[in-house]
Amino acid sequence: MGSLKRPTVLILGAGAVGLALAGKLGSVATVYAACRPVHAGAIRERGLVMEGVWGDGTVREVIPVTGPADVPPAIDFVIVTAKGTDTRAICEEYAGVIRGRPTVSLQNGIGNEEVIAGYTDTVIGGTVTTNFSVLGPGHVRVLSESAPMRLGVWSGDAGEALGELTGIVRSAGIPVEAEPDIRAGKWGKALLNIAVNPICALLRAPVGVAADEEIRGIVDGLVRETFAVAGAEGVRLPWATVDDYLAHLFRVQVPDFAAVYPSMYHDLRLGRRTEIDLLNGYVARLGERHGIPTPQNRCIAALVRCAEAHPDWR
Ligand SMILES: NC(=O)c1ccc[n+]([C@@H]2O[C@H](COP(=O)([O-])OP(=O)(O)OC[C@H]3O[C@@H](n4cnc5c(N)ncnc54)[C@H](O)[C@@H]3O)[C@@H](O)[C@H]2O)c1
Ligand SMILES: CC(C)(CO)[C@@H](O)C(=O)[O-]
Repeated sequence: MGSLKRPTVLILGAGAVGLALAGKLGSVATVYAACRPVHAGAIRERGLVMEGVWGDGTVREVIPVTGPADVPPAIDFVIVTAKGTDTRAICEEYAGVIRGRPTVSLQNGIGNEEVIAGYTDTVIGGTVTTNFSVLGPGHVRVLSESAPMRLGVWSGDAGEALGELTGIVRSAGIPVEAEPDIRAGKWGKALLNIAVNPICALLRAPVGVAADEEIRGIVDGLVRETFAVAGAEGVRLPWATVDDYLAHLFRVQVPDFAAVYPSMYHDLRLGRRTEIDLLNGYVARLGERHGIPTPQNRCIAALVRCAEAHPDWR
């Protein structure tokens, strides 16, 4: 990619995160957003409507696509923002576009990069610690930016692509940092989702519920188990001790997100499969492999799976 050429980005699975990202990157890049027809129709008709901390207004630069046939050959970067439950399916659908291209996962949970690596050699892992929600067709809201986006080389010769992409994201006005150990970065972000997403989804409560006296003990247990499992996996989490992370969670993250609902809340409410098996369910499975007890993660994952299976009980 020449430095003077306007970069071209394809976002795969554009909902809350992907549409907001498309809207923001549209000022510095040509952006194609692979989304559902309901969003594509609204965006073609009147543009993408954005509100919140990434700006208010209507963005007309985003080009919606609803299948690989709509994607032009000149794509510089692919960014996957589908739910982890859809990663394989969307990679299959767009396999011809992904092949040979630097492809980024900006998803929560553990395991998405491994799936994407089956489709291209050059994978970049990413985290985004901000709240996004879909308010209607082609209409998104962004709240509570708690940390910069983090991007790091997952596999392949992605160093140059990482530098270019970080520059593009920064020039669009999104705080971003290069992450030297993106595996640790992904686990570090997953701690927040493991701690709050299932509880908020089950209780239909915003993130602030984690500070409740009764709930705090559960959150504490979920995080301690996850730290033990991450340690057994050889992951060097960004916090030296579990108490350091719990202090950050309760002093920074829970207050930052106190009023917002996490993505799993929306999934359960809308009757969609949740990412529980890339989060608490994943920790429980790994715990079993390492002989580490994970009763709290096992329990909460079972509750979420039960709520997924029984529409009347959620
Ligand atoms: N919402 C948040 O605040 C937030 C914040 C940080 C990270 N995340 C993570 O980012 C990822 C995306 O979350 P989200 O909240 O944007 O989810 P979302 O459900 O709002 O968006 C994903 C979109 O991808 C679409 N999609 C799936 N397969 C598709 C296909 N084959 N073709 C076209 N569209 C397809 C879905 O229909 C959906 O609209 C998840 O891993 C989530 O955990 C979310
Ligand atoms: C940061 C977060 C918990 C809040 O939206 C997000 O990761 C989510 O919704 O999953």
